Formats: sequence, C-alpha cells, structure tokens
Amino acid sequence: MDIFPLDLNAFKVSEEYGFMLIKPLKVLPDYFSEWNTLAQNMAELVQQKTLRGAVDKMALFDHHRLQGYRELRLAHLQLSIIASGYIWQEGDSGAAKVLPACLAVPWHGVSMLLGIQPVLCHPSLVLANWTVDDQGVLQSLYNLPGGDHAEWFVTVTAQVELAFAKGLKALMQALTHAQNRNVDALVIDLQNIKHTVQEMKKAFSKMHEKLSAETFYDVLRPFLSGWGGDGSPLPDGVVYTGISDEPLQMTGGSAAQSSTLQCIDAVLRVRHGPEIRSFLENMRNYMPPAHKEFIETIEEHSQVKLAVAESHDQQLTAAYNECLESVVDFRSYHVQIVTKYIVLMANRETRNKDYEALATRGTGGSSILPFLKSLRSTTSETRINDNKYSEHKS
Ligand code: HEM
Repeated sequence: MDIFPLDLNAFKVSEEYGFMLIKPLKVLPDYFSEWNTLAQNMAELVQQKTLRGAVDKMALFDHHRLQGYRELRLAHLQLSIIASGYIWQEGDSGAAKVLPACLAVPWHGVSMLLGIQPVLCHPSLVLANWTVDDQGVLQSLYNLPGGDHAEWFVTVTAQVELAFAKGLKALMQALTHAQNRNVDALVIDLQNIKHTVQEMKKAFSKMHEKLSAETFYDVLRPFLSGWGGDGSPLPDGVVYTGISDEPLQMTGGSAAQSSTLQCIDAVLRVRHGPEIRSFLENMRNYMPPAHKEFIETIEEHSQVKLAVAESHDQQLTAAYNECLESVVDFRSYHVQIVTKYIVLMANRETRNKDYEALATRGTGGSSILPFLKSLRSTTSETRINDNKYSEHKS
C-alpha cells in the first residue's frame, strides 16, 4: 500500500516550523499568574535561593482550567522551569527528593494530557519556548540560569529546528519519489536534504558566539539534569506528592529528544545498533506523541535506501551517499561541541563543585563520546557501495 505523501497536520508538524510549536503563548490566564511569575523569575529566585520557599507557599491550582493545546504546552514549560529550579536550587547535595503537590499534581496532570513526561524536556524548553521580536529576531520566553548565555542555548537550538523545517518538503518528497521509484526527482530531493543538513550545521555553529562553555557547564547544565539511576544525586528518583508515593525516575532534557535527526535517520534508513536504538527509542517518549508516531511511520515505510540500491544509478547513489556524509559531518560537529562544552569543562580543577555528582553524565545521562561516535559510524556505514552502476538517463 502506498502511504506517502503523509498529512503533516495529522502529526502536528508544519512545513514552515517543522516540529516547533506554532506561535506559542507567552503567558497563561490570570488564574495561573503565580506560575507566570515564578517561571519568569526562576533564575533570579534560584540565585537568591528563594524559589523553593516560594513554591512551598503556593496554592494548588486546578490545571483542568487550562484551555486548548497551546495553554497546556505553556503550562508544561512553566512548571518544568519552576520544578527544575525547585529540585536543583541547593546543588546536588541539597537536591529535593520530594516535589510538593502544588507543583507535582498539575505538572503530572498536564504531562499526561500532552503525552509527554513531567520533566524539563526539549519539546518545552525549545519547541514551545520561542517568539520573535519586532526586528524578527528569535527570542526565548522562559530561561534557565545563565542569563543571555542560557537564552542563546535555547534560541540556537531552535534555529537548528527551523533550519530542519526548511528541508521538510524535500524529506517528504523523497519518501514519495522513492515509493514511486522516480529516480530523477529523488536525486534532487536528496541534494536538497543534504543542503538542509548543512544549513542545520551552520545554525548550530552559532552556539560558540554567545554561549560560553563555563556558563553552560557550571551554571545552566545542572538544571537540565534528570533524576534516578546510578550516579545520580537522586538515585531513586523524585516523589511527586499527590501522584505516587514511589519516586519517579526521569531522563534529563537534551536535544537528543529532538525529532529532527531521528526523522532524517528514518528517511535515509540509518539503523543504529540495539543499545543506541533503545536509547533513541526512549528519547521518543519525551517527544510529543504525534512526533513519535511521525518518526515511527517513516521508519517503517521509507523506501529511500531500497530505491537507491535497486536503481544501480550512479548519480542517485552518489546523492544518497553525500546526503549521509552531511549527517556524518553534522554528528562530527556535535562531537566537537560536546567535547568543548562538557568533556573539557568536566576536566577543569575550577569546575563548579556544587553539582559534582552530575559531572560525568551526559545531559540525558549517557556516557557521552563513545555513544555519539558510534552514532556517527553507523551513519557512515549506511553508505551504498555499488560498483554495478548504470548510466543515469538525464
Ligand atoms: C551546547 C550544546 C549541546 C550540547 C552540550 C549537547 C550535548 C549532547 C549530549 C551529551 C548528548 C548525548 C545524549 C545525552 O546524554 O543527552 C547529545 C545527544 C544529541 N544531541 Fe546534543 N548537545 C548540544 C546541542 C545540540 C543541538 C543544538 C542539537 C540539534 C538539534 C543536538 C542534537 C542532538 C541529538 C540528535 C542527539 C542524539 C544523538 C544523535 O542523534 O546523534 N544537540 N547532545
């Protein structure tokens, strides 16, 4: 059965914004003004070490009064920012093991309605956290500690998402053209996808401009941490009062929860080994369910690699391999970024020791460089080496 083209709307994906939420709301209605205020001032309150006390005094607001998808997404963003400050305000030795009901109940409730996890994750911190100012400059709405650096981290990541969105049309067309075995059109799609990945890397390279490695590592990154598991300052997880007496464990926020690379892998049929696959599949549980379903549908039905292999066409095979090469290049660049912002920072004597137990963990809790290099190798090994080329017709 031919399933492409897909209806993007059905998957909450748009050709203009990709996986980004379209026109996120900036504030919630007055009833939730305390959430608006605490989320807006989180970084300052954490610095003064007064956020936890303020949350403990907060009333339990009824999240059923939130109306519509965009209010739910903003509520998740705000509560995630507040909870991250609540848990990590006192460093890892003073990490909060219990969230009060006024935070846990609505946060968990909103998360269930959205089908995402009650933890600060990429769909909230990046996808639902943006606006443009009068000059058309992308800005974030709510920030973690780290001032302009923290905002830059969010907006540059959002720019990578938007660069991806520009290539969504080519990705979708590649799926249809592969299904129809339209070799000429598929060559052009793959060239466009390669260009998109190069543009994603260009957007990514701006990270250096205004995010210092020291601020990322010492100030901002601890607030992206999850809870639960060996080596965590909260090995059992966190109790969400009013939800469960048993602690819940959550993976921290990471752009590994972005659907962009997983979508490109799915189109090109890059298949990672079992351990990495299980990590990436776990990351999908932190994406909006419609985006997870989008990736799974493409992964199951993409015929792009098959169409290339069957064609024995030199130009098509070259376009496919070059496309993979651009993804390898993106992943190599990402390894450089992780080396600068995490590995080298973790090896400094002067690093922030308040969050020492988080030092060797990835933002999402994996052992970083071998993991990322292995993803890169699998991408490279997906190349098609075909010596039996026929001449391309055109
Ligand atoms: C300062 C910037 C960044 C740092 C320090 C960083 C760090 C990391 C780390 C440590 C991982 C390993 C998994 C984990 O522990 O979470 C990871 C995975 C990943 N990151 Fe980043 N990241 C950064 C920016 C970005 C950006 C802007 C993107 C673009 C969307 C991105 C996309 C990914 C992807 C897709 C993965 C999963 C592995 C893969 O598919 O290659 N990262 N990142």
